[in-house]
Amino acid sequence: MDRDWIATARTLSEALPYLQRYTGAVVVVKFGGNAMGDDDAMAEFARDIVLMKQVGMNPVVVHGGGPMINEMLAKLGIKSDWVRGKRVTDKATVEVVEMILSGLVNKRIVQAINDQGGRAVGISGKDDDLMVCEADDPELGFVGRPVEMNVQVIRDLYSAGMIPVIAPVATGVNDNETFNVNGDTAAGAIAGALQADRLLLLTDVAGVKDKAGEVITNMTPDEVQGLIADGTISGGMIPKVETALKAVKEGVRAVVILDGRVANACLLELFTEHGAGSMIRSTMPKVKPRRG
Ligand SMILES: Nc1ncnc2c1ncn2[C@@H]1O[C@H](COP(=O)(O)OP(=O)(O)O)[C@@H](O)[C@H]1O
Ligand SMILES: CC(=O)N[C@@H](CCC(=O)OP(=O)(O)O)C(=O)O
Repeated sequence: MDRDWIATARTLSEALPYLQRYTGAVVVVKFGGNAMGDDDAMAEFARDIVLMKQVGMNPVVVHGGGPMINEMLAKLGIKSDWVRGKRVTDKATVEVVEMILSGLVNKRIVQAINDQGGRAVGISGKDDDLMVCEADDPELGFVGRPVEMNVQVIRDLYSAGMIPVIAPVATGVNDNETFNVNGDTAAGAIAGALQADRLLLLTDVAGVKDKAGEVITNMTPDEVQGLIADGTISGGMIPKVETALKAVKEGVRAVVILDGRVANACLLELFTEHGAGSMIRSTMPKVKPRRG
């Protein structure tokens, strides 16, 4: 490991209460295409996930891969349009999305985790009808909105010592449909259905920033709504915080938006008093530490 994660927690005594608190905790980690980086960064992410499993948590990885889909579409000469942060997905595009997400990207993450000594199993929203979708909006084509979640397959995998790695491709309510699901949306729906203890959304910024550009470390849903309304939160951050709000409402204890390119990002968030990124939860603890 490039950096000793225990050192990032300063002392083992700082990390220990967190280790105990998180035993058995279900932690859904959304690994976005922009957070993936090179092979070294992928190996580092995989080490964090394996360590989480080794200390008794149940990590569940949901991944994206937008930049990798863009690359393949460009090679094939297929143009993509975006509406409100989602890819307009026609029949040809959904086939490429499934090939890239369920194939290339999913297996790259599975291999990286297994190389670090974990037991990753890669599936998509289609496996065991994990995520069943309806069309999100006729304007978007084959973009899915999850309407039925069957998360027992995830529980079965983590209870048997494995680490589920999930591609956001889903089955439709009608036969023979394939839907492209935004990675954040899929991670939120899975975390909600699992009643997860944490949903970590790894992205390419340090967190949600205020007007002065400072990361806001803690937010309630009302505060997030205010930041959307006054334009502080915009662009790709809007679907991310909307996912967070929905997940919290569905019973996820806390959602954290953080920079996945930072070394040991997940461990810093889970095992240090200061945490990392921006946490959204319905009620904030009144006393320090802020994470709990
Ligand atoms: N208030 C804000 N704080 C942080 N980032 C913001 C904010 N408002 C808009 N953004 C933008 O949102 C982007 C993150 O969304 P996106 O690029 O879709 O992430 P990802 O590809 O990881 O899913 C940031 O890079 C930033 O440009
Ligand atoms: C509907 C929709 O937009 N789907 C995304 C799925 C991948 C994704 O979400 O990837 P990132 O997390 O890397 O952005 C897409 O087609 O790019």
